[in-house]
Amino acid sequence: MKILVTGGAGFIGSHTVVELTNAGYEPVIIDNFNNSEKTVLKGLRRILKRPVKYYEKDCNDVKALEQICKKENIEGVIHFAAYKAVGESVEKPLKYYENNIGSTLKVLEVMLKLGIKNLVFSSSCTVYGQPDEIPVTEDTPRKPAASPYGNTKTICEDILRDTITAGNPLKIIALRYFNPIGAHPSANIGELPRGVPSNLVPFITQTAIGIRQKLTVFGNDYNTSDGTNVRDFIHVVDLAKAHVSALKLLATQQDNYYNVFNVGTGKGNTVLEIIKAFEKVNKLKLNYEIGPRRPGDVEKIYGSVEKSEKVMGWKTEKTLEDSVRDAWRWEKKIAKNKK
Ligand SMILES: O=c1ccn([C@@H]2O[C@H](COP(=O)(O)OP(=O)(O)O[C@H]3O[C@H](CO)[C@@H](O)[C@H](O)[C@H]3O)[C@@H](O)[C@H]2O)c(=O)[nH]1
Repeated sequence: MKILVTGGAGFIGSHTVVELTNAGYEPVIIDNFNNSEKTVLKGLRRILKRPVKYYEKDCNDVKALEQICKKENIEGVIHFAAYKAVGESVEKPLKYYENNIGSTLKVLEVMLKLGIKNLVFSSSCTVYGQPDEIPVTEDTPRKPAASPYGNTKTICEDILRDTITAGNPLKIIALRYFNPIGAHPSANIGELPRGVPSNLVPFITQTAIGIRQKLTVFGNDYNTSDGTNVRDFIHVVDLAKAHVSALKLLATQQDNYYNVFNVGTGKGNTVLEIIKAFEKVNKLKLNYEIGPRRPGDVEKIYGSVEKSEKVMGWKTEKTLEDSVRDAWRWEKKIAKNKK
């Protein structure tokens, strides 16, 4: 079964391409390389031992999307591609809306036109905002997110649900990702942030390798065990595998199906716990200091994965130790490749 993977050269997309191939699917990447690198294709080739099929196109280009789907006989789509501000001091809401909602509408349009039935959509735990109770389940009310990015995820979920409610012959799963970290254990692919990373783990690994002088922990006066934020950090390979489980579940469903699943570990860890695990597993000391809170940070969130386990038959296999070890291996590999 041929699967179009929009944003397949990105961090989560590339790991999903590997897991799809391992599970016997044929992924076809469409990526505009706005926030990804061509070197990812080399890494994928090393892991898969053959070239991966890709198109350098924007999935907001509806003509290209349609042509590729027709030419490749695409039977399912995993829609990762989304705009995220990189190195911009001011977020541009219209850019988010145009790109993220626009591309989702175009994917749906092409699927309906060509009779492609299966869609897995990348949503995010950001749709929960700061929940009143944790762990969050899929029924936890979504809160208006504090960012245009978060809002586009909420709106896209609604668009997908409405498309199904209207009776269209599609089968759709939205996956709400928690915080993906780590890298492929082969260290051939991983996260490639542009500029100064805003995510915790790439900032940790770049500090450990000497690209950044020190890590600032954004606040230690939160109402948590050690005062730092709590997140649900999931190994990117486990997260990638959830897409295979989602496609398998879709295959057992009748047309006109919509469901939403949390993709996390079911556990929360504080920022300091991540730092300590990183130091312990990789036997090094990290230069860090406590700084002020980062505006907009949610105090604590982690997800219940009961529904994902029961309905999708998906379960995490990796540990936090695996994640921080693989993240560090990858950072060392990037450094080696630069030399
Ligand atoms: O230099 C840093 C970077 C991060 N953090 C903390 O580390 C935690 C995780 O931060 P980060 O890696 O930036 O993830 P989140 O802010 O949780 O955002 C992630 O999770 C969101 C869903 O809630 C997604 O929408 C985003 O795309 C994704 O980056 C937070 O408590 C941060 O305050 C630091 O202390 N120092």
